Amino acid sequence: MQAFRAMREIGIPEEKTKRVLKNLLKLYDKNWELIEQENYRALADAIFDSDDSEASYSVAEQMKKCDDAEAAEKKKVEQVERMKTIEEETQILEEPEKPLKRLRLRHQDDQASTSCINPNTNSSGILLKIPKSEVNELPESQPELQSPVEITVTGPSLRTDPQPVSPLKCNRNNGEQADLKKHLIKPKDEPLTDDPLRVEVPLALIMPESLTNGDTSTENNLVKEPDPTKTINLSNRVQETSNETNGSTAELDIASSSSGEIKISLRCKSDKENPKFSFKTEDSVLKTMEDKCLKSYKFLDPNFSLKILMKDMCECFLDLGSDHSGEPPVNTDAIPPTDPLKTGNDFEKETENGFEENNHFIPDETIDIAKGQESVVISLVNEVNIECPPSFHYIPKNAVFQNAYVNFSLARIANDNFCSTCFGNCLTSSTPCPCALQTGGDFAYTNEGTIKEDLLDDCIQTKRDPQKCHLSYCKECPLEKPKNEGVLGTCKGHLERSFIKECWLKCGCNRKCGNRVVQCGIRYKLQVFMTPDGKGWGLRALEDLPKGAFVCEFVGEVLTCKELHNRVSQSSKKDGACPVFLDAEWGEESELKEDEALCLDATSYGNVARFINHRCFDANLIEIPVEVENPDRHYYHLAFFTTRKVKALQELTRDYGIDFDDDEDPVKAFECQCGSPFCRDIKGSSGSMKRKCGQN
Ligand SMILES: C[S@@+](CC[C@H](N)C(=O)[O-])C[C@H]1O[C@@H](n2cnc3c(N)ncnc32)[C@H](O)[C@@H]1O
Repeated sequence: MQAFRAMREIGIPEEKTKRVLKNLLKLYDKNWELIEQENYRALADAIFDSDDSEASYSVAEQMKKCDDAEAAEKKKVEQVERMKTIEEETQILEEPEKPLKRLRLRHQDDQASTSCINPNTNSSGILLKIPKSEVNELPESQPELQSPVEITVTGPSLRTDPQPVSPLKCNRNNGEQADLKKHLIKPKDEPLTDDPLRVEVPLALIMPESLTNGDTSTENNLVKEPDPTKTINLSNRVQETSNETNGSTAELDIASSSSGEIKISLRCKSDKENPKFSFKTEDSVLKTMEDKCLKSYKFLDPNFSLKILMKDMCECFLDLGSDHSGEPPVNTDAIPPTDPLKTGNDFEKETENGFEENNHFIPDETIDIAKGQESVVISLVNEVNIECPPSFHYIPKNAVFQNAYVNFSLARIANDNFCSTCFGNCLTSSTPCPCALQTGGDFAYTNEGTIKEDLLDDCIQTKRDPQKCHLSYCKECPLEKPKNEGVLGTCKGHLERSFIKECWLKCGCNRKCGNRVVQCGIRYKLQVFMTPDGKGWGLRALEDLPKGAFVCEFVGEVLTCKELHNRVSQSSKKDGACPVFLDAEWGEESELKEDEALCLDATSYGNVARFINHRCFDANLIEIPVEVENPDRHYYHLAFFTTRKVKALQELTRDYGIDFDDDEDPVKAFECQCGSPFCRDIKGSSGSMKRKCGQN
């Protein structure tokens, strides 16, 4: 009865109170104490909210049913109207019927304006209900977090608006209402692209130190003028509450690039030592948080998705950033390269010392430079500068440019060159099949899919000490012919290499046969990254690799040597993706036709191998010729295997075989920065270092 009386006093009719009270009792498990607190504040809140939530829910329900543009448009209009109402509510200071509601909204604004994100807004911009008593539960999900964990959501890049995206400005005193409105209104759909290679500028990076210096100035309702040279740092309510309760912090960072791409990251760290802490997948964290939202905060929509909410945050950011009326844009060029978790220098240390097993690096998997064409995502990061990745078409398999003679006809595969009677996995059969003949009657691969150690060591030996091993010389070398305008130069010799032969179409075994490795494609998670030592982009794996692991093959356009020569001489660019020559058998041929002397050029069409940098002599990758479809050996696959165990995040390198003293070397030479103690480039900086040290 007291409840009804209290509500009557603030003008709420009994009927409404009754209906809401019933639900509230259920919600609070009949805990009257909670309901009675602050003169039935929770009840009053719930009654005011019920009006809103009914309206919101019907919008949400309606949206679920409508998949046509008309309904979507209607939703936007409704949301705009609704936001107007909210804005009005926040502006009216004295409104007798809804005193408690107003109080609450003001409180929410306090939090939202610090972060520029209304934490009570769902993916559709609908207000979400958070019972007061449960707000402080939020940090409970974090106390075990020990080392920084980052969950990032990257927003769409703005293709239609080349203007730099201005930072999210959070100013309590100016434009607060307008900001709130923007946060709650779902912006128009931006044109999306899945082409990360067209990203003009990589993400601007985040200044973590200013996040931790406690400079959010929330106490006095003041926000410091942002430093225009820094990316915006926003600490949200999570940070405030978590700091109070358990000494852990959660930080929300938003960064933008001048191409309009944005990155929002949430980082959690705890002061508490917890040796048992283990990292869980991003999916499981999101799922747990969604469950928590549904249970604890009583979100209305069972399909609520935290990820969508975070994406909406990105859209809010874009929406604000596209509005150039207010703040001057942040100068992203002036932002020194920093990563929230690691700096370029840290990576250098890691690559030198190996990567600690518990130290997990979480890449931005939203960028897949392979565009889904490989069975793993190939991410791309730049923690060093604002250089964009080169523009090229990702192709997972070689493609003939024009004149190269590449013939995959089944009729060309002789009977003794495939295993028609095998089935299942050839590696398990007691007698090696014809496909193992090439490697001395023993298969090249182990059951784990790595190359056998003896074979690998042989290949490494051949590559590293070519003089001792057999070099073969062509009568008419395809590399010398175009160089000397038809006049034959002397062949410098081609390495005679061991081939691996894989089972293929005519074989009786199945797709999962252990003698099919290269043809199954990349299986380790790879990442293209900006090297910190001036070599441009490089490649690394995000997991430890065993010795002999297949990393990737060199994929590009198949050109004849003549075509390559014409291409290079017409190109103004000094260096492309460094072509590779399919020359393993050239010295064996009495007469090599022009369309049979082939090479692979990955400058315009290629795969991830185009990012592998050179290291003299002791590179951790070696290329091995692999016969899959074509028995004639003019065309074959060039597959990269690890020469030793490689730790996650260590740069993957190969020896291009460049003769740095030969100005006419077909692979355009550069000043070598490989850092190898065996560097052959005595002019390069690693060479001069060696000279100073009296080496070589
Ligand atoms: C196949 S690409 C490798 C990817 C390249 N770093 C990029 O950013 O696209 C070859 C080019 O990388 C650079 N590079 C590769 N290895 C290098 C090294 N050891 N020292 C200096 N530059 C290197 C040279 O510019 C070379 O022409």
